Amino acid sequence: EITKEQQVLMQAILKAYERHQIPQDVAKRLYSAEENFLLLTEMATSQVQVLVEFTKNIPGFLSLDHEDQIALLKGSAVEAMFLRSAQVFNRKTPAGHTEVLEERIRKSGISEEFIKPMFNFYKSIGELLMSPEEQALLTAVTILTPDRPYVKDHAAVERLQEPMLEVLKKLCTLHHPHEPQYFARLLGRLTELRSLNHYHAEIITSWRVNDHKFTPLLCEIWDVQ
Ligand SMILES: Cc1cccc(C)c1-c1noc(C(C)C)c1COc1ccc(-c2ccc3cc(C(=O)O)ncc3c2)cc1
Repeated sequence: EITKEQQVLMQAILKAYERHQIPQDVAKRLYSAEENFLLLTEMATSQVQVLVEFTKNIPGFLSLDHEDQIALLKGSAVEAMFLRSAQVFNRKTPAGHTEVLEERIRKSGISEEFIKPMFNFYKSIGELLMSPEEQALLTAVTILTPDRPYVKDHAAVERLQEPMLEVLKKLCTLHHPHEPQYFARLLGRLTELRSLNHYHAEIITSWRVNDHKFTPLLCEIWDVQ
C-alpha cells in the first residue's frame, strides 16, 4: 500500500517531470524563411553536382561540342531538379521527410502565385507512378532537349535524345499496358516543366531582390550575379 509520504514524493516527482517539456515553439520549430532558403540552396547545389555527374554518364554526351554540353546543362538544370525533387515528394518515405521538404519550399520566400503551379506539377508527377527507369530516362530526355538556348549542333543532340525516347516509349508500353496514352502523358509533363522554367526565373529574381545569396555553382548554372 503506498504510504502518505510516498504519495507526496510521487506527486513532487510527477510535477517536476511534467514541467520539463521543451517549449512547444522549439519542439514544433517552424524554420524561418531564411533557414529554409539556406537549406534549399544547399540541396540545390548538391543536386546540381549530382546532375552533372549523371549527365556525364549519358552515353555520347561527352562527345558533344563542349559549349553545347554547357548549354544543355544550364538549359535543363531547373527542369531536372523539379523532376528529382518531385520523386522525393511522391516517394513513400516516412512522412517526416517529404513534409519537411514541402514545408521548407512553401516557407522559403517563394510567392504564392508560383507555389501553386509548382505543387500542381509535383502532384501530376506523383499520379504517373513512374518506375525508376522511367524517371531516369525522362531526366535524360529532358537534358538532351535540342532546342535549348545557345545549342549550336541541334542534330547531334537529337541523335542522342531519339534512342532515349524510343526506349522510354517501349518501357511505357511494358509497364503500363492498359494505358496506351501513358507515354504521351509523360511527354506532356515535359511541356509543363518548360512553363515552370519561366516561373523559376522570376522566383530567382524575387529572391535576389530580397538580397538572398546563391552558391557560386548555382550562380554559374543560372547566370545570376
Ligand atoms: C524550390 C525548387 C523547386 C524545384 C526545383 C528547384 C531548382 C527549386 C529551387 N530553386 O532555388 C532553390 C534554392 C537555390 C533555394 C531550389 C531548391 O532546389 C532543390 C533541388 C533539389 C532538392 C532535393 C531535395 C531532396 C532530395 C532528396 C533526395 C533523396 O533522398 O534521394 N534526392 C534529391 C533531392 C533533391 C531540393 C531543392
